[in-house]
Amino acid sequence: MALAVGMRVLTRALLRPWARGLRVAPGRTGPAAGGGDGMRCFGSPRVLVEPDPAAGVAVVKMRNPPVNSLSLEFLTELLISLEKLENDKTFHGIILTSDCPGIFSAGLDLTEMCGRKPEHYVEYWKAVQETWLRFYLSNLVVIAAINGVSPAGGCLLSLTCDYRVLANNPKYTIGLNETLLGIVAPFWFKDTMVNTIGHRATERALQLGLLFPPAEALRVGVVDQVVPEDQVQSTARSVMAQWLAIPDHARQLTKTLMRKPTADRLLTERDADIQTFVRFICRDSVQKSLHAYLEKLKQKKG
Ligand SMILES: CCCCCCCCCCCCC/C=C/C(=O)SCCNC(=O)CCNC(=O)[C@H](O)C(C)(C)COP(=O)(O)OP(=O)(O)OC[C@H]1O[C@@H](n2cnc3c(N)ncnc32)[C@H](O)[C@@H]1OP(=O)(O)O
Repeated sequence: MALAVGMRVLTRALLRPWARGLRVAPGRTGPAAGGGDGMRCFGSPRVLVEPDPAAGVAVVKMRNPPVNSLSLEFLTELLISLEKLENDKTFHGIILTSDCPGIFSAGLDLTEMCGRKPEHYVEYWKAVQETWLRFYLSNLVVIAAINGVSPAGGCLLSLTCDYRVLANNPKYTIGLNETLLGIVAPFWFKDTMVNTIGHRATERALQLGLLFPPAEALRVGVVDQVVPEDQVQSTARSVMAQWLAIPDHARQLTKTLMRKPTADRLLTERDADIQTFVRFICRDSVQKSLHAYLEKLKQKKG
């Protein structure tokens, strides 16, 4: 039932004019990540998929420069790639990583949440919910190879994965920093963090909007492993091999057992959550905070 609702939303998204116009990336012969039988890379303008059919693994590279902000179009492309891989029996695991140097993802696209009409906020929030649900409940093994900074929605995306490998670079901070922008992480962002690092650590991290540098991220448990930058992809591949060695049906059922209660809470409160988001984001004070934050980002350069 829940999945059927999800599929309907995704199908609606796929029917939108800009989604229909998505092209398959010009074929480069893969796999770029080693092994395999030369299946072609595919994807869309903002998502490059490098398949390694021999290993049953695909590397999904986010490439929405400059900062992989999670715009409506980008989220839709990510969902399309995920669905394509899930429907192809060749693949059992994906490695989610970034093609933008030094940035995993800057989180939700602030321009989608600023100065728009309420109808736009509804559409955007549905896509954010759908992305979280689909990645969080994916039957595939999903490993995040975090090769850059990963605030807020970027951190959330990595928290939907089964395992996180972070590059050891002090600039690559990770966390749910929403309060620093004058906004609030929704309950399902919070629940995902609680499921990863526990209640007390989440309470502190969320109230203070903490962005953890690698050593601290590892200590608190936001990530599972910190490795030298040039070993992130190879480590993700060896971890993937360990996870794929487990009988798939048993692993999948266990994942569902662990995650379904958290996902169900959003599934049953989905419409209310959209209304809460729209009411909150339309507040003058919130719009002012977001505009000021975006301005600060732009002025940083000058
Ligand atoms: C009772 C109330 C209950 C409430 C219930 C809750 C209701 C729901 C509330 C709403 C919840 C929303 C949840 C939000 C989640 C988010 O993810 S918000 C986004 C948070 N992200 C950030 O804070 C990161 C911001 N960006 C940066 O810190 C830096 O850009 C960077 C990622 C560290 C990269 O730095 P650098 O390489 O130096 O690049 P920049 O020059 O800073 O940026 C380049 C251009 O990109 C633009 N940009 C950056 N981030 C974003 C973004 N997230 N969205 C859109 N655009 C972004 C930046 O402005 C630059 O633009 P130009 O100047 O035009 O080039």
